[in-house]
Amino acid sequence: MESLAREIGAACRNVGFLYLVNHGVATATIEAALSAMREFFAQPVEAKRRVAMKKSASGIRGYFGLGEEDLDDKIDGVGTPTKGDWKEGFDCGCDVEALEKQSPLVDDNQWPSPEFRDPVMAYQRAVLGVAARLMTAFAIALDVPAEFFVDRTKRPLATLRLLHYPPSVGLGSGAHTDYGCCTILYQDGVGGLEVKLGDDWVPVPPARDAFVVNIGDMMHRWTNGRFASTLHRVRANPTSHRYSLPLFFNPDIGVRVECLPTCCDEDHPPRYESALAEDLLLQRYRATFRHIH
Ligand SMILES: O=C(O)CCC(=O)C(=O)O
Ligand SMILES: [Fe+2]
Repeated sequence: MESLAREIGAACRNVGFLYLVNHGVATATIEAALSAMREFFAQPVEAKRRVAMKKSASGIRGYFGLGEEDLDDKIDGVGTPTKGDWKEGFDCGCDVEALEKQSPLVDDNQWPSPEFRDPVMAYQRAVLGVAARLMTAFAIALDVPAEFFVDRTKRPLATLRLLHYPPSVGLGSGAHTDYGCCTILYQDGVGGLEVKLGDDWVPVPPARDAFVVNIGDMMHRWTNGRFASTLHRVRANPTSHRYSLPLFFNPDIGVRVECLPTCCDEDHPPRYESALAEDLLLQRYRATFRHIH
């Protein structure tokens, strides 16, 4: 674990993106989630709107249509209306029965059917297991106690998002950084994800059975900038439908994100104020989805 953790830490510092292989999630679990989402997105939009995000109490669980999310808004959209991202999606959180509904970020999932729910939740559970191991690796890499992040992600504010990019020219997702702690992404074989390294947009080609892990702004903040939250975007494919499944992984409600003791010293004072994880997330949700207030 020690040497793997150091390797992961180096990728998080230098690139903010890495491929994770031999992660233990069965190909069958991934395939079952992919086939459930393909079937869901193939329906007419009226059917999908029965589980529209806007219908969930906090407006954060369920289906969103083409153009409803606008990831590039904060980069160059100051007051300028843009067309939104050319993708549709479905968001679901962890089972909330076990959680207190004490935050606008915790909400009931909306399921179109058990046939859709079961493979999607099985996939979510499997990837949450990967996230827990990743948290141990991050802690080792950052020289804090090995259980530091695991202790703070016991009932994580995690969202699994299922994405469908219909064939199109141009961008499916505008340039953005992710909000949270880290993202664990599975992308199908179509490709189109690109990462900004220096002045270049570098493709992140699909690798069979690999997850793409990337650092989000919250982890960048927690590590006083040591881990990189890197700008990325998705180029739509002109002829193929693309499907991807990012799991956005975040700490528990009430966790304070403040500079790790190992990431600051006299020469590197804390660059960011301490903040609650849920407050950081809510700010970002509001900036990218117009219906969330
Ligand atoms: O679809 C992808 O490959 C990436 C999507 C993404 O970056 C996001 O939803 O934050
Ligand atoms: Fe992203």
